[in-house]
Amino acid sequence: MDTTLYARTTTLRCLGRAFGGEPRAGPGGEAARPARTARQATTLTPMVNVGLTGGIGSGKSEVSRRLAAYGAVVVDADKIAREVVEPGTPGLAALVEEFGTEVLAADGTLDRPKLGTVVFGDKDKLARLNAILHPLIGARADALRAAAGPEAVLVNDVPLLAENRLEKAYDLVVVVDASPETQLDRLVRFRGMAEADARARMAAQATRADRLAIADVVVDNDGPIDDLAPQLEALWLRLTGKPAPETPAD
Ligand SMILES: CC(C)(COP(=O)(O)OP(=O)(O)OC[C@H]1O[C@@H](n2cnc3c(N)ncnc32)[C@H](O)[C@@H]1O)[C@@H](O)C(=O)NCCC(=O)NCCS
Ligand SMILES: Nc1ncnc2c1ncn2[C@@H]1O[C@H](COP(=O)(O)OP(=O)(O)OP(=O)(O)O)[C@@H](O)[C@H]1O
Repeated sequence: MDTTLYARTTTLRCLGRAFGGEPRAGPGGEAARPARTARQATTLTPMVNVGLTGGIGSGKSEVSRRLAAYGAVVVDADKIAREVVEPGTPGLAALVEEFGTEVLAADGTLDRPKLGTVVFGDKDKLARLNAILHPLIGARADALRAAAGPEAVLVNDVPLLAENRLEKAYDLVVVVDASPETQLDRLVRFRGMAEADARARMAAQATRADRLAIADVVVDNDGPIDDLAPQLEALWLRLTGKPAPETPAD
């Protein structure tokens, strides 16, 4: 497989690597990818490495799920963030060392709501949490990306892509956009989050404008969920040159 992209990495951060000043590639043919040999060009469909982001509750998981149904390989930072703190992991041990045993539930697993209450609303603690987990998440994500194969449409679901300035690590940045009012409404109504908690998490993230500023493609998910399908079909066509397969999610 083409490992050139990985070989030229510099800083490892959450679910992505920052590429020192490299121009981004475009799956529509814009020439920023490292040149391929003639043999590669005729025998391989190049991997497309998409960074998918959006504010909390914007609909990233819904979009990733639909792209996975089309055939994308999804690398999900939130899922990895759970794996690296499973019982017995160095990640969980590091969290206990930093935040104490009070962030553990009675069964020895991480008490996620408790840790959320501790870190969202306290910048220093959040920075310490990020410093512990992001390198672990980044390493695991790299391994999954490397295993995806040279022809994959790789979709990296990275909530903190804008916050960590990771846009150069991807061929295409897709931002799932919803207004702060819509985010809040979804978090409170569908996730059962207390309004203050939801606001604290939103305040710990980049602004809507910050995210839109790095978007190559904006998926508007402020409206009804049925509006997603035509946008994702157009995105799939742009990524692969092929129509999206029909799926039950559409
Ligand atoms: C604090 C934790 C334990 C709370 O767990 P909880 O199950 O309540 O939330 P979950 O992990 O499902 O995250 C939900 C959403 O919260 C937001 N969020 C999570 N971590 C962060 C963070 N460090 N900064 C800002 N927003 C965050 C994201 O939008 C994410 O999609 C958890 O969020 C965590 O471990 N965060 C640190 C790891 C991280 O940065 N993950 C984001 C992907 S890199
Ligand atoms: N267009 C929509 N209309 C109504 N509900 C929606 C829409 N899009 C997503 N939802 C719902 O809103 C909630 C948040 O969506 P989702 O989990 O996909 O967001 P997310 O960006 O992945 O959130 P997080 O950052 O917490 O991981 C879910 O319950 C989802 O089913």
